[in-house]
Amino acid sequence: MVYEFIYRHRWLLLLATVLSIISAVSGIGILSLINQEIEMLGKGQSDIIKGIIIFCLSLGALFVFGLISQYILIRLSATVTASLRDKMVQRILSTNYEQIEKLGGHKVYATLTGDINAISTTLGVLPHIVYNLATVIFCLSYMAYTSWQLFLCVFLFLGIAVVVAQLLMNKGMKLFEDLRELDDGLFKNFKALIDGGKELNINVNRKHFFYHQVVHPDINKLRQSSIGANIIFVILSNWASLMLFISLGSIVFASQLLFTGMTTEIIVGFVLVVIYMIGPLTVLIDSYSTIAMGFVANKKISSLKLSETEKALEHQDKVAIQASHDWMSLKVSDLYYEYEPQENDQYVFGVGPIDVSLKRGDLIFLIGGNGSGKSTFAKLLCGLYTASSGDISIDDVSASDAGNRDWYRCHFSTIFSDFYLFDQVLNASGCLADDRQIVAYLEKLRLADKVSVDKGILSTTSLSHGQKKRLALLLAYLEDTPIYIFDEWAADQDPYFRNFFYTELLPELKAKQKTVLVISHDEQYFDLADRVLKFDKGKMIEITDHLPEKVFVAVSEKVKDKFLQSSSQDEKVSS
Ligand SMILES: Nc1ncnc2c1ncn2[C@@H]1O[C@H](COP(=O)(O)OP(=O)(O)OP(=O)(O)O)[C@@H](O)[C@H]1O
Repeated sequence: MVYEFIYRHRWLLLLATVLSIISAVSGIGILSLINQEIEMLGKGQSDIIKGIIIFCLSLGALFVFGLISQYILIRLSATVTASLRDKMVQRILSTNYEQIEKLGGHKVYATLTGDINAISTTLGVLPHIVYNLATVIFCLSYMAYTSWQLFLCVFLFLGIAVVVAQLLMNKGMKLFEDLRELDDGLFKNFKALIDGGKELNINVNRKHFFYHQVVHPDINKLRQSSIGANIIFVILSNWASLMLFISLGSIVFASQLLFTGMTTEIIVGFVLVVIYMIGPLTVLIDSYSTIAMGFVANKKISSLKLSETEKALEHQDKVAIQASHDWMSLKVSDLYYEYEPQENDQYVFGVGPIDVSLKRGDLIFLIGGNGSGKSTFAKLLCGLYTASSGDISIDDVSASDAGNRDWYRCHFSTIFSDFYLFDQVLNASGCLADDRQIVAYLEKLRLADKVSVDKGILSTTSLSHGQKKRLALLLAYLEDTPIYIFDEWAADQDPYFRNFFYTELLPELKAKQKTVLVISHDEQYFDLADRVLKFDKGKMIEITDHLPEKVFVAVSEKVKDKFLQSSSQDEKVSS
């Protein structure tokens, strides 16, 4: 990613570098002019007018070119940071949910905040590096031109300095990588600090344990690693200064011991150049830690295995993908999925192999004990997870084909138990929904006194969990997709809304020829389903015809009539 940005902004980077070199040369020019003027002053040969003109021009160049160069760099740094953030958001949006789930939110947060800043800081120091590197190369060339014997002498010490510095840098880089890993752990703790606020506040023992045994040791470990990593760069900086002074000494002593015929002018010139090089070399060495952090950040971003393309968003810019509303069959063939084994845990849970064919307009209940694989299957079915083997297709169009995936997924609206509630209500075309329609549903879901709407945006989502779920239902309803998946939606509803969900909403969706998959433990409603699929240890069996004796169904007669009516209409349609 870093190389791509350097390449994309190469001309601006080059321009900023050239301008800062001109500005720096103007500064050196001013110093040299003042030096000359002082010299001339003693001899009484000073051309004051010429001196003032050159002084003003150099001053102007120093100020204007320096300012323009800094302006370009500030703009570039802000642009690069913005485009890095933008690109990261697009990459995250284009990455499979499964991969983001595997990574964990804390790692993604750490990248969005820390790594992007590290990369943009690195890019910000690049022009200074180029400028100072050019100065060092210029100084070395000048030394080689003046006396190759003394140059070899200096070069020998500089060479040793560079080799040792490289070893230190490698060590420093490794320590920065370790530091970055610890950062991920710290972000995980920060997330727990906020997400687990209730549990930590209610239980003072947990609060103490969390602070003393979890967060504090991690912060300390980070502190120690940070000292270790930064000390390497301090050693590096001091080592470089030491070698420069050894070079200076070598010039003075080698010229007396080995090159006795050498003039004082050459020796003094060499010493001056080495002293002049101290500044640029210090900048180069000091910027190495910034570069190291940029590289570590870039490596970290690559290791997240985020999508490289922003394909999903390209579509959004054009026309909203339209689902097929008159599909006839959704076929699941030999589908198998296995979670990746976790660290320190050899147990691997798998779902399948599953073969099932679903029809449009079916109301299907997915049942089974906790951890039997219902939600995993639901995530596979709607395309959030990619199957390890097997296939899913709608009317023989395979969802496994990468080109069909977005199209396939847009057939589904889902409410999983860990749903997120957006405050923008979208319609089937992906635009903000009509306020009148939203208000009608708000009233139906008895939320109109809590939530209002303005141009498709809900006034609030700060509601009770059950109310939030009702609002999520409203959002799903207005998306008007052909297939709905509700994962234990009714689990935390009051009896009225639980009944409303099973006996009014589901039959209403069925009447609209929607296919609805309901993950449920509410046995009393199982006989409303067209099909009941039972999960046990990842295997699925159909038990529609083997349901236990009729259980009590709290369905009002009016609603039941309505439901039966819609069922008979469906039968007519299908016949
Ligand atoms: N993110 C995950 N990473 C690894 N394994 C997971 C993950 N989510 C679920 N599992 C494994 O899959 C099993 C089935 O989980 P799943 O959520 O599908 O169960 P479920 O039938 O929906 O249960 P419940 O009724 O409790 O919601 C779990 O027991 C666990 O072993």
